[in-house]
Amino acid sequence: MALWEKPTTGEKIVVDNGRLHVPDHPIIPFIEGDGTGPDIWAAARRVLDAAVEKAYGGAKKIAWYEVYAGEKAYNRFGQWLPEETLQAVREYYVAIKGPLTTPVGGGIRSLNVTLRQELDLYVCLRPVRYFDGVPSPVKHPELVDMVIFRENSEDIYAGIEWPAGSEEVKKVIRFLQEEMGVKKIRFPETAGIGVKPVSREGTDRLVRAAINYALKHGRKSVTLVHKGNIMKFTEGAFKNWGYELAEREFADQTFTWAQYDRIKAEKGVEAANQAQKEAEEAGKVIVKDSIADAFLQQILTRPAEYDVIATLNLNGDYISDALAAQVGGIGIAPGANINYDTGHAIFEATHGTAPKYAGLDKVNPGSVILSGVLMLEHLGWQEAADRIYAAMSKTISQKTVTYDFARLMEGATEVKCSEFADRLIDNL
Ligand SMILES: NC(=O)C1=CN([C@@H]2O[C@H](COP(=O)(O)OP(=O)(O)OC[C@H]3O[C@@H](n4cnc5c(N)ncnc54)[C@H](OP(=O)(O)O)[C@@H]3O)[C@@H](O)[C@H]2O)C=CC1
Ligand SMILES: O=C(O)CCC(=O)C(=O)O
Ligand SMILES: [Mg+2]
Repeated sequence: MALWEKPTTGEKIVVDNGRLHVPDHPIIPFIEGDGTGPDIWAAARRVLDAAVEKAYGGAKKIAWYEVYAGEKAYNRFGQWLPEETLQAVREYYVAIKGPLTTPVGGGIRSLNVTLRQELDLYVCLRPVRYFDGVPSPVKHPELVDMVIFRENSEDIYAGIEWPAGSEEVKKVIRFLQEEMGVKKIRFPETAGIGVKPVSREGTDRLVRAAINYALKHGRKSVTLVHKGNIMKFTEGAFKNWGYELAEREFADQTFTWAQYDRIKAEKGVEAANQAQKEAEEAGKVIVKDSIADAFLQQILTRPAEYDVIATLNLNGDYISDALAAQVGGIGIAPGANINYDTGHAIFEATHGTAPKYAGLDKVNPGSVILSGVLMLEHLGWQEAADRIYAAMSKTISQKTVTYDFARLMEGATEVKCSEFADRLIDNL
C-alpha cells in the first residue's frame, strides 16, 4: 500500500535522449529536510514561486509534491528513506531537498549519499561565486568564480568500511596480510578499515561533464584536483584518466598539461609555453591538475587561476565548504546532484542541518534558494532564475541580511530567515 497520495495536479517532465521536456506546470518532488530544513525550505519555496509568477505572469507554475526522507519520514512511516521517495525522483526526474542529518560514528548511513547512489547522480555540481557586499574573510573574494564538479558515487565516501574489532574487519586484515602481502602497515586490533574505489568509468563521466560545462559556459580551464602522489592507483589514476579523456574526446577543444609535459620533454620549455599560449588564444580549455593540499592553499592565495574544478568525492566535500567560506560562507552555497545521461537531478544546499538553529527561523535560506535557482536554470526557466539572482544582489546591497552576514557587516539590519525571503520577494 502506498504511504502517501500522489499529486493530482501538474504534469510530468519527460526526458528524451537525455533532454528535458518541461511542461508549464511540472510536478517537482521536494524533501523538506531535518534541523533548519523546514525554515529554509519554506522560505525558498515562497521565493521560487514568486519569481516564477513574476517572470511568466501565471503561465508557468511549479506543482510541488512533498516526498519524505529523514526524521519526518521516520516519524510518520517508520522508514528513513521510503522507496516511494526514490521512485518519485525516478518518475519526475527533477527534485529539490533540504539537508538531512547523518549521525557520526554509528547509526544510519547518510541518506544524502544514499539518494545520490541510488539514482546514480554522479556529478555534485557546486558553483561558487561572490555577491557584492557579502562579508568575507579574504581580501579579494570577487576573484573566486569557480564551479566544482565533485565525483558523487565513488571514493572512500561510498561507505565501504568495517568497525574496529568486528569479525568483518578481522577478515579483511587477514586477507590483506596473508593474501595481499601487506606487511609494513601496522594493523592493531583497534583498526577500523575503509575502502576507496575509484574507476575509470566514474572518472570519465565526471571529467566529461566538467569539460562539457567549461566549453558551454566559455570557461578557461578545468583543474583535476587529486592526491595522486600518495594514493597512486585511485587519485593518481583519476588524474591520468582525466587527461586521457580530454585528449581522446575533446582533442580539438582542449590542451592538457600532459601534452605540455610531452612537448617540454621533446622540444623544451619554450615550445611547451608557446603551445599552451596558442591553445589559449584559440579559445581551447586548458586541462591542468593540482595536488589537493597545494590546491587548498592556492585557492586562498591565487583564486583567479582556477575556474572549473573536477575532483573526487571527499576532496570535493572539503573544497566546497572551504570555497564557500571564501565568498561569505555556507549560507549562500548552492548545489546540484546530476546524472547528465538519464536527466535525473536533485538540488540541495552545500551546508547541513545546522541543528543548533533548528526551528528558530534564523539561518540564511540563500543556499537552498540558490539551489532552486540552479534548478530553474536546469528546467530552462532562465527568466525566473535571473530575477532571483538580481533580487539576491539587491537585498544584500541593501544590507538586509540574516545573522551570518549581519555579524560581519557594518550597518546591517539583521532579519529572520522568513523575513529575508520577504525582502527577496519585494526585490524580485
Ligand atoms: N547534504 C546534506 O544534507 C548535508 C547534511 N549534513 C549533515 O548536517 C548535520 C550537521 O552538520 P554540521 O557539520 O553541523 O554542518 P552544517 O553545515 O549543518 O553547520 C555548520 C555551521 O555552518 C553554518 N551554517 C549552516 N547552515 C547555515 C545557513 N543556512 N545559514 C547560515 N549559516 C549556516 C553555521 O555556522 P555558525 O555556527 O558559525 O553560525 C553552522 O553551525 C550532520 O548530520 C551532517 O551530516 C552536512 C552537510 C550536508
Ligand atoms: O550526508 C551528509 O550528512 C554530509 C554530506 C556532505 O557533507 C556533503 O555532501 O557535502
Ligand atoms: Mg559537505
